[in-house]
Amino acid sequence: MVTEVKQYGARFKLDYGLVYWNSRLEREHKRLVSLFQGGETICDMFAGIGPFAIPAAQKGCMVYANDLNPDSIRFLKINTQINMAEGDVCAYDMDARKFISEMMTVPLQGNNPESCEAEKSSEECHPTTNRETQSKIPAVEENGSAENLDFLDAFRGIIQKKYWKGSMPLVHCYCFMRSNETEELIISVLFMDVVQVLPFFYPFEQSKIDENITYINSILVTYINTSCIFGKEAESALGASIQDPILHTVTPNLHWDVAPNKAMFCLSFRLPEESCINEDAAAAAASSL
Ligand SMILES: C[S@@+](CC[C@H](N)C(=O)[O-])C[C@H]1O[C@@H](n2cnc3c(N)ncnc32)[C@H](O)[C@@H]1O
Repeated sequence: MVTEVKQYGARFKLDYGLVYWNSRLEREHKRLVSLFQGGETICDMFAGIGPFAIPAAQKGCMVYANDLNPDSIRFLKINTQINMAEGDVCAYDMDARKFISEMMTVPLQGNNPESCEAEKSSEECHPTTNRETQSKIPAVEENGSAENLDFLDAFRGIIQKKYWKGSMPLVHCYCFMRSNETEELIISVLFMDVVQVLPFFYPFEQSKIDENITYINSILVTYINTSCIFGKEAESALGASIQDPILHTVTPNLHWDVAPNKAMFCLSFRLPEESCINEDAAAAAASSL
């Protein structure tokens, strides 16, 4: 079960018994990474052993890569080493919701500089060490996934628009479509989730809070979930629109063997500006209570 595979020049060690790996996704890994520009910051919520994270780092991106499975992170670290991408991949081993929430915590907020400095040193990214959150997170299921969770709601409440500059980040979200579902349905469901969760992003490395500030450019949501299809209920809840979504077909037919009877898609969209909470408006609303 322990082996080494190659994808577009990078080497990946893995144990098939412990981690997720699908060689048939090579073309998709390559396609998505080709969209990234050197110097961008990429946040990979479900990184596995690094098929997006490592090539992105090799391309000059700063990558924050997370996976709940400690074995995935162990191999991710091995793979960053053998591909000489160590300095550009920060590995985290926690639930994706917690990961994105911690990453987006407003630096310095509510802390005095001294306590913040202390927190910073203990929370700083160490590519060779995990954050000590393992005991606080739900156990990963045997197959390395946790069914029936919709991770787009992880963006709920992590907001403060005044800290964000530049374009909103792109989200690349993978999903399956069964033969009785339509592209429009997937888009409407996912958009509803995004609109409802009021996503907001800021630089999450406290050490980068200066004029050279780094903002997240892309977030990968590669947890694959079929249960996010709620049909008309979802469409009726849609309260805002997302501009220019792209639904890329990863597997062109329903018999392709990534998953039987399901086609796989990558939905890419930029988080809408209006999904951010304007802090001043929020403060005004709070003071009027
Ligand atoms: C379909 S695999 C994709 C891995 C990688 N992106 C790839 O393309 O090979 C999904 C990954 O999500 C991880 N995962 C499952 N539930 C998670 C959670 N709640 N938080 C973080 N990672 C999770 C699994 O361990 C697995 O590695």
